[in-house]
Amino acid sequence: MKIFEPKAKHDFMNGILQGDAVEKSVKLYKDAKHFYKNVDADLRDDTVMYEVYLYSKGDDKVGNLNWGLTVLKPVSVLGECNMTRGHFHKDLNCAEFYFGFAGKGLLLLMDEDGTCYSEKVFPGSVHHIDGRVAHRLINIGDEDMKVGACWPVQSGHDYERIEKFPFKARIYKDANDIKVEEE
Ligand SMILES: O=P(O)(O)OC[C@H]1O[C@](O)(CO)[C@@H](O)[C@@H]1O
Repeated sequence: MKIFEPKAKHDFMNGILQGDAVEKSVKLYKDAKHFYKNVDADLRDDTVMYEVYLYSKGDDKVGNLNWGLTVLKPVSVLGECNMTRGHFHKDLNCAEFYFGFAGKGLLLLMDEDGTCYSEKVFPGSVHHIDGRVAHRLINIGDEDMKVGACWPVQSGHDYERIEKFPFKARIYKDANDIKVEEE
């Protein structure tokens, strides 16, 4: 019997997801401006907002899984906390798990009737996301927020739906406090 090295390695508490099978993507401010209520003219377009590391089976065979890591930088946009774009799944039967590894933040959730709620994310937190619920990560801390995820390859990302039907809550931060703004 041959014994192989794993195709990906995830240093849960301190590191990132690495290996030949891992794809990395980077979201820069220039591609994230429209997530925020206001545009910050002083924030450089090439500011890294978040990185996503993906270990995928690479084909869309039903039942296969993705493993991912999102690293959200501790940036704010005129006081609004940094966040992922957020999305519904295209296949509403596909749920997802998130796992907090580092930093602190919120998992913003929105169900199909537009009701928003959130769960605190911190090292060790575990979050089940129903397939019909839109989800977005928000960094409310002062360090990188690292969150792992596991979801079916056939989930898809429905960005069009979230753009037509956006999250109704925004999170702001000042020196002492987190503020929730709801529509
Ligand atoms: O695609 P978005 O909404 O920017 O968010 C990236 C997120 O999507 C996922 O790839 C899958 O839900 C997560 O790993 C990551 O947090």
